[in-house]
Amino acid sequence: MQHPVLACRKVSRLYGARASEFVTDGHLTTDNVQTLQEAGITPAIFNVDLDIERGKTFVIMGLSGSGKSTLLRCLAGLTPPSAGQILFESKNLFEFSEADLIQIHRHQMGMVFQHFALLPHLTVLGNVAFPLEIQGRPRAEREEIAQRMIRLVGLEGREHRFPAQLSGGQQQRVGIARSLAGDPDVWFLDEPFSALDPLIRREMQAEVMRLQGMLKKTIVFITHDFEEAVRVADRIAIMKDGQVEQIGTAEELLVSPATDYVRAFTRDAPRAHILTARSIMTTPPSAGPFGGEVNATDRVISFARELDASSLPLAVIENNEVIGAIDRAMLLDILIGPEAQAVGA
Ligand SMILES: Nc1ncnc2c1ncn2[C@@H]1O[C@H](COP(=O)(O)OP(=O)(O)OP(=O)(O)O)[C@@H](O)[C@H]1O
Repeated sequence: MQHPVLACRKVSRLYGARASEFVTDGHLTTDNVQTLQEAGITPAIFNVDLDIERGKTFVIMGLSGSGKSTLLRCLAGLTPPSAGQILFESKNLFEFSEADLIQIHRHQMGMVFQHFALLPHLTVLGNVAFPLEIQGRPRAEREEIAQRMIRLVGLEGREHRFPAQLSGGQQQRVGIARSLAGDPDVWFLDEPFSALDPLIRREMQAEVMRLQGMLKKTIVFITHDFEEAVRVADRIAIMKDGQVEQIGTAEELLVSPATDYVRAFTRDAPRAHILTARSIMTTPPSAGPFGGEVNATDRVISFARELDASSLPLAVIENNEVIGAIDRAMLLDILIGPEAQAVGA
């Protein structure tokens, strides 16, 4: 298997005057959160282990204060962990020299934050070309690349406007173009769209997915919105109080939540868009008759109408074989949720 682009190995970041008392040789001396808290320490992240695969979108979710930003800042090499290791391309990110780390930031990592942080005195073109200027690229080259990025995010014609002359969504597009100008391998997005209204937000999510489809970046994306996570993620890590509760695809989190906290997070999820035929079918398969066929990997939304209209169950097919069946009653379960049915909602 290919090695992950980024990985955390028992990573913790402690805040508090006495934090150093609990770290020896890069390891925490206690596994007990309460002990730390009693010493006035906030474990912003605590014993986090995860792998971020190349070319995939990894989403970090959790309530406010759960440690998402701290984890992202550690992964991006901006905040050193108190204990544990961050591996970037299998090397300890915090053992690179300062000069190497600067090069990694300039050439291999790109970032977009919630607050657009555009330079107000520079035009759109100037803002997008800015990281290339820092990289020391000649003017003609950086303007050519910047123009290309501006086209990529649909802002052509607005190159000479200043940030104050753009809407929030347009400003965020500039931020995206700027973060992509240096052609980073890893793209960090920290709640990039939470300041935008819902329609623009959806548009920007689609934009990120479109760019991801074209550019195949490794993306680390923070959000506290499960629907947003579902739209963009390959895998999702759910954080609580600095710890990772579970990592999985949206479907895995929905079908087998590891804790009540994860279950609560996924309660309002768009189930029909997430669940596949495989995860809701009954096995062993009945012999039929069937009202039709669906593939094991088809999402419920794609066959919901057909199932609703059919008096017979649908056969679930994999490798030309019937591996299960789905009937109409299951659809109700999925669409309104088993809990809602139980309380007669
Ligand atoms: N520089 C700091 N000094 C002290 N405590 C900090 C510092 N940075 C973060 N913390 C604490 O660490 C915890 C995690 O914070 P973090 O910002 O990572 O959470 P978050 O999940 O990103 O929250 P939000 O969604 O509100 O941005 C919080 O309790 C926070 O108060």
